[in-house]
Amino acid sequence: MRLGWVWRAGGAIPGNVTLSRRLLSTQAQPQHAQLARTRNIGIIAHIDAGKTTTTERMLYYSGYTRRIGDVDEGSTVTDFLPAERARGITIQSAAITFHWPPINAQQAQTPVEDLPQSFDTTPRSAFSHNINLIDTPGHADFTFEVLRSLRVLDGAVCILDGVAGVEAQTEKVWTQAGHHQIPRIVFVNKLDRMGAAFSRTVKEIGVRLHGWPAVCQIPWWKGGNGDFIGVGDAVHLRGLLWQGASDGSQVQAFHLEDLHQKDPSFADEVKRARTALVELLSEHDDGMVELFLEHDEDHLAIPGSQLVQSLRRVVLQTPQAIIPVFAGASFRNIGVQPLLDAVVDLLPTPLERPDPEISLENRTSSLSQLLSSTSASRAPVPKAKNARVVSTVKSVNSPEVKNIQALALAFKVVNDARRGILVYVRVYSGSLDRNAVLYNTNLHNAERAQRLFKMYANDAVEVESITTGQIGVIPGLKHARTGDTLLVYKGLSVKGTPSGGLDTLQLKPIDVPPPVFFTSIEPNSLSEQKHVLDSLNILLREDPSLHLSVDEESGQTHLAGMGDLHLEIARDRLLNDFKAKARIGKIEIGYRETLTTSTTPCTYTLDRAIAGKPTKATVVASLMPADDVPPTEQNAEDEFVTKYTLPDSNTLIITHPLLSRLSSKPSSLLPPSLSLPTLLTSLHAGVSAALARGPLHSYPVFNTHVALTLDPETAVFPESTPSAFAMAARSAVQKALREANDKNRNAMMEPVMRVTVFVNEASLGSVVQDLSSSRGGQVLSLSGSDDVDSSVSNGDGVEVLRVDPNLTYTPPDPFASTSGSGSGSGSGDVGEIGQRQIVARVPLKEMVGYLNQLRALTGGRGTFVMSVDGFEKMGSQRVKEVMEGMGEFV
Ligand SMILES: Nc1nc2c(ncn2[C@@H]2O[C@H](COP(=O)(O)OP(=O)(O)OP(=O)(O)O)[C@@H](O)[C@H]2O)c(=O)[nH]1
Repeated sequence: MRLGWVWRAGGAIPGNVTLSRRLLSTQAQPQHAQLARTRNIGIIAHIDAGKTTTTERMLYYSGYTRRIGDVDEGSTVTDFLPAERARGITIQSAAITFHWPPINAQQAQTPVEDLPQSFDTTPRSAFSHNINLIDTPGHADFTFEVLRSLRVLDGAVCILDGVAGVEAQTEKVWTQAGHHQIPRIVFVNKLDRMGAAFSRTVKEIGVRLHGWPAVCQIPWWKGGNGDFIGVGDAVHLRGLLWQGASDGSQVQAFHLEDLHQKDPSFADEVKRARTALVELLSEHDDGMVELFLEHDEDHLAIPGSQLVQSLRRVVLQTPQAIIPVFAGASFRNIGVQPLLDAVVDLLPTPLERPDPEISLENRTSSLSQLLSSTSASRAPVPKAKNARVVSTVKSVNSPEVKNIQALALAFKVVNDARRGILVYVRVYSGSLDRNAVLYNTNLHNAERAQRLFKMYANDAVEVESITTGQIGVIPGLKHARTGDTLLVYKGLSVKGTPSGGLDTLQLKPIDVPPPVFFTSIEPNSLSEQKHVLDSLNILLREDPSLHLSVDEESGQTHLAGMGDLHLEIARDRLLNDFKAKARIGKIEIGYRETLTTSTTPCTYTLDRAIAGKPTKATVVASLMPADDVPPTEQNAEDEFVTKYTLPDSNTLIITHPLLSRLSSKPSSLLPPSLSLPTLLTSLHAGVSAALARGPLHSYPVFNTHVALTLDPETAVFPESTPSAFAMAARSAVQKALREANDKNRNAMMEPVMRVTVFVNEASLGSVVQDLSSSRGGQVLSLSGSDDVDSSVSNGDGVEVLRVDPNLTYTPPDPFASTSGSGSGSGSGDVGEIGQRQIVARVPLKEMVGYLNQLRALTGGRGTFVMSVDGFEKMGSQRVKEVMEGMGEFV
């Protein structure tokens, strides 16, 4: 029996915007029901695997766009920046919302109802779900953008190029998603391409992504040759054929009997895939063992819906040992609808995710622990595993925690050409309502959310509230940046501050890696300066991995970032999108300077008129290499000492005798215009400015400890102002840096990368030789095919699951030189799959242009990823070489 058409697509929601508005009046809907029907998912992959192409189809089939956008024509919804469209790559992750399965007009009018208790016969994908999808960039320079997005995701689809297989960046992002315990499924894309190798790719998934591939679909190649026409569904035992409509909207399903008549060998392969799937699930899910026994050990007799349940259970296990694999070719419109079903059926709801991590007054805890501390005064707090956590929870008084009305993370800021600045948020607790005052616990200021949106493809739909677990957009905020935590606190005014330490409450803070490339920016004229700086500040709000430093004395502005492409894009956006008129210098490597010796205390008194008013302030600064700080100073902590961790591994400690941090009363030792918090902020700003330019070659100062002393009796005057203290602190630190350099020349440091290279056996020797001899690298480890059974750690030394590709089921590939089928038959070239992996530390300068050299050494097959491992002191010969070669790289 032929099943007929199984998915309908396009035009499911005529006039969708109005209806969505109705659907999104969330307050009326039961929150649990809404969360159970929500998926916050990301699409992750190596560059060019087809993330944007797949997202376009998802939007089209769900009815939110009326034509399929094309990456190559630059007409996609998610790659909306001109720079993205021009280059055909994703730079910023975009977040969009749609429904799957599509909702119709009638459903849109009905409030969301609770889902059934059991999905034994009807899968979740039979009910419409709200999907918030984040399309992330694949290029390594934008890894930080991916990292940021991972924080707000509940699940992910990893897209692989079926010809290239598992690529280096995929592996990196996969591992990072694993660190965040994000359940993942894989879509093997581009199976229409010549040379597509599903079988090899599946084996690579096992070996390189460290999980057992659960092959849920196998590619259907017409007559077994390379003409890709559909997929075999091992879960529901059917063949799915895309034909009849060029937009892929019509999918025909064939039951096994029918499939036997149409393509007997393919039908047999689907049965083998089903057998392998049941066997694999039985090893990891007791429920599947029971089902298998219940169905007389007949692999084919177990209902598909029960397999879906079992797959869901294993996908949600931590760590995730089973990786469901789906097949398709998005560009040919094949495979996307069942992938969407898998998103709904297998990936978790926000209710099924671990409790979010928070930090409060520099200590970590979990959100639910914090919120439950409301009742702490009445009931004893459950014994936490971590003593620090207990003290955190205790330090927050119950009335303050009760005042938390909503907690959200701004995970993205976008400068939209039509709508201005849009801040994307995920709400972690409570309900963020229109007109709420949002206290920013990173910036310590508050602003009002005058409107709230949900983004449906190109449409922004206004909503009244964004509730727990949901993703939405706040337009018009003036300050919030990517990564900031926003708190709605009962009764707080725009000028107020939440009490009880809640002004320091932050959701899952993440470390911004140090920038390793920089460029200088010079406005064409003085009148352009403001626009250039304003535009740069928007870029910085969007992307905290960009760093800006402005030297007030020389007027030089430096923009630093993670990679040359990262800065190139920032430069393009500044000049083209923001129409800033500025000269931009070459992109150069960001070296650092560091102290080699401690200084004696340097006193600086600023005593001059600023803007016609006399000002005066004194600051005493002492500097030392951060590694030399005695433990007594590291541990010093009381109300008269304030410590800061600064970028570039620098630290700052301010001793302010007689001025207590804990006192809320104004001190009689300070002029009325000065309070201790403003004073501390000014000193912090002054020190940061001084450390941004070292005395040796004007590179930022690294790994340096600054100790300031501020005795109110000798350093504060009636004419003291915040800016006087900022300037005095900057000058005192600059003076100390110069003195240290005069006494014992400061050292230069260079960024050193941790490089992971994947090559085949034949090229191993030449690549190792090149890394260690020509590039001055240090090879840390070699691993690969020959130690599949012995190695249990990935390139980062983290324990991972070992998967033997010979024990993985794969169907035959049409292009494979050797083919086989059945569980354990091991088709594909295992030697190639178990590629060799080299991990090395190499100076960044030597990695510039490495891809071309690697390609030349490996016949185009080698790939690599790298990340900053740290900064290393350079010998005088190395400094000479580098300085001489300066300017070679643009
Ligand atoms: N033949 C074929 N080409 C595809 C398929 N999917 C995507 N492509 C092409 O592959 C190229 C990259 O596709 P994108 O969708 O931009 O890939 P991406 O993963 O979003 O890339 P980045 O955002 O730059 O990381 C484009 O030229 C697409 O047309 C497919 O299924 N088959």
